[in-house]
Amino acid sequence: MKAVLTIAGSDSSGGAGIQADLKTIAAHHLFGESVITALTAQNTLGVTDVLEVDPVFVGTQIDAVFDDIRPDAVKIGMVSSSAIVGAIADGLDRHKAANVVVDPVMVATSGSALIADAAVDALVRQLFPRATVITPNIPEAEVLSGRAIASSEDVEAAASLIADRCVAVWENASDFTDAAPSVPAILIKGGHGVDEPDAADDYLRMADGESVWLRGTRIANDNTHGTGCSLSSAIACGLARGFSVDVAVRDAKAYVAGALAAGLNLGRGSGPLDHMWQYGTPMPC
Ligand SMILES: Nc1ncnc2c1ncn2[C@@H]1O[C@H](COP(=O)(O)OP(=O)(O)O)[C@@H](O)[C@H]1O
Ligand SMILES: Cc1ncc(COP(=O)(O)O)c(N)n1
Repeated sequence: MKAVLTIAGSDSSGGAGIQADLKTIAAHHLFGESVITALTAQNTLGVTDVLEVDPVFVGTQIDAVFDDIRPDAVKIGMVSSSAIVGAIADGLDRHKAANVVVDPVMVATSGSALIADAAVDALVRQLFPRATVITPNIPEAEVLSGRAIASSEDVEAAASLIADRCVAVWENASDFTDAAPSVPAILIKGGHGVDEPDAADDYLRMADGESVWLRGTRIANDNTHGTGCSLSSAIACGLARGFSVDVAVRDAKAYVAGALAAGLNLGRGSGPLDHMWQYGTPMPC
């Protein structure tokens, strides 16, 4: 069985973060492993508190995982500080990790900030060059590109600007001693609607600059807590199975659409997905 590692924050309510990732990986019948970067006291209404894990201990967890059940793909989610970004980058290099998906988590669906401003720059400098795919949503793509997004043309321009920023990082970098890092594939998630309210279209810019719109129909379900976490984990599952980026992303999008369409409705805020939707209806009460 292939193994997939998630490096992310814990969501006590079970809908996002580490918990969503492990459920997604299990739903793909792959073996899930976890390195926890932070604990959040969180539910569908918001995040009440965050307790960061010591960066050194993040590195120790990475070593424990890679030294035994080596993951075939890695998904990186909530990374709240520059020091933890650095610990993860070092860990990935130490173990020559491949198939890395970075979800640049900045704000929870509920609106709570999950990353320090200074850590965004560290994410771009240290994790993007080590990634196969990055998966910003629209607000995250606006921060990363420095450009407001109000249309599909803006999405396409933002993807190019993010790619340019990655190239600039590489040209100025002194900390890459191994193989030259490349620009990752960039998936900008349009789940919150760009210029077509009934669509859930995502834009994929491949590492070679080729791009494609992945069309989706907007599912009428406001319970979207953890959609981004589940999508990036599902992409990592596809990469672990040896799929191309294009196929892994398309499969992952279909998985999340099914989990939304299942219509789970838990909690008083934006609730979680039904990760096990492919396995039939929930057990009767
Ligand atoms: N209502 C929806 N209907 C169909 N797909 C959706 C819907 N909301 C989000 N998605 C899809 O879920 C994935 C995650 O997107 P998004 O919710 O924007 O991420 P995030 O949780 O990071 O904000 C994307 O593939 C997006 O197209
Ligand atoms: C620990 C943790 N990680 C990530 C998210 C973002 O999830 P989403 O944007 O899908 O609500 C979250 N709410 N909590």
